[in-house]
Amino acid sequence: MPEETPVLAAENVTKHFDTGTQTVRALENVTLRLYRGRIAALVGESGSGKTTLARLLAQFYPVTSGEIKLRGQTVSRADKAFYGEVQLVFQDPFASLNSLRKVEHNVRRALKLHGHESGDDQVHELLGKVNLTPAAEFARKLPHELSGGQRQRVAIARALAVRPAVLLGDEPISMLDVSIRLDVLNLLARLREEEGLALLYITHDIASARYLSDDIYVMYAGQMVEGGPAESVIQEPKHPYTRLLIDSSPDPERAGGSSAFTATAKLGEPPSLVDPPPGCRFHPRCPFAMDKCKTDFPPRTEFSDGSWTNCWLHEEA
Ligand SMILES: Nc1ncnc2c1ncn2[C@@H]1O[C@H](COP(=O)(O)OP(=O)(O)OP(=O)(O)O)[C@@H](O)[C@H]1O
Repeated sequence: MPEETPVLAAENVTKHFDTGTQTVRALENVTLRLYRGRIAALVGESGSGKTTLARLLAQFYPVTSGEIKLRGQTVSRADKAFYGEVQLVFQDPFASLNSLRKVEHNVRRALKLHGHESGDDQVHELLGKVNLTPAAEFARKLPHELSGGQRQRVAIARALAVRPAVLLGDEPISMLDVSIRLDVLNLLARLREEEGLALLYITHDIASARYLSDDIYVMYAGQMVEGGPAESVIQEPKHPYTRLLIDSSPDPERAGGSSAFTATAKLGEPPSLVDPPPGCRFHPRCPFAMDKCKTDFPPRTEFSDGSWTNCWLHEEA
């Protein structure tokens, strides 16, 4: 990952939710950095804390400890200027659109709110950027008159209207038809190039993370366990959980048959975050678990291919 200052970063962030009767330990000391013109994928099973991390990055709620930094400066609260830089794209495009108003109204409102020119030309240009053409025709439609993929494109156009530096995509294709998922991923890849956006792509599908991203972060039960350049992480996973994710993924390119998980490569149940396993939270499911895995979270080990892991198997001598 580059030396430059990240556009947006979570530095050593912990998030505990107090529900009144119990504490949910959703994230522990997690670091993730987003750079201009790069796509980082955040992968992990349901409940691993991906959405929580995205919401912290977007300042939806405060961190328990640690810091969110925008261009190196700690942010403690979201204001209009922050949302002028950081935009979220949700799984369900309806979540960010006013379904009673036409596409053009939805896009224009975002332009206006952030003080940008908001004429038909600007609206149509944005729709063109997300391949909704003829733009004038799409502009006059209501969200429910569009397909899921077209709706997600409108949500992306709306986010772009703000001219953000960062786009946080929380499972942006998982509700879409399989046949059009690739189109939306390709659109995100193009926006990274053309707009120099820093992009976070959240997914439980490691194959799509490989397809789209420059960097991959792997999270398990609220702990970041591995990260690095996408090809290093996929070709040579260092953490047993990453290996499990890869083995469980229906990726036709992958040659199977090599790991300790192959016979029973299935994901199983993630642990409770109210009373999580001590040490490395993956240890109850890890075929290589040692005594110290049950008591201490491992330090970070870095590799020459640019990747790193927190795993006692790789503890530096
Ligand atoms: N507001 C909240 N109050 C209490 N617990 C919460 C809250 N938000 C999230 N959690 C808990 O934090 C944990 C992580 O949830 P999160 O939604 O971040 O996971 P995820 O990896 O995004 O999963 P999914 O893929 O299912 O969205 C879960 O155990 C969840 O129940």
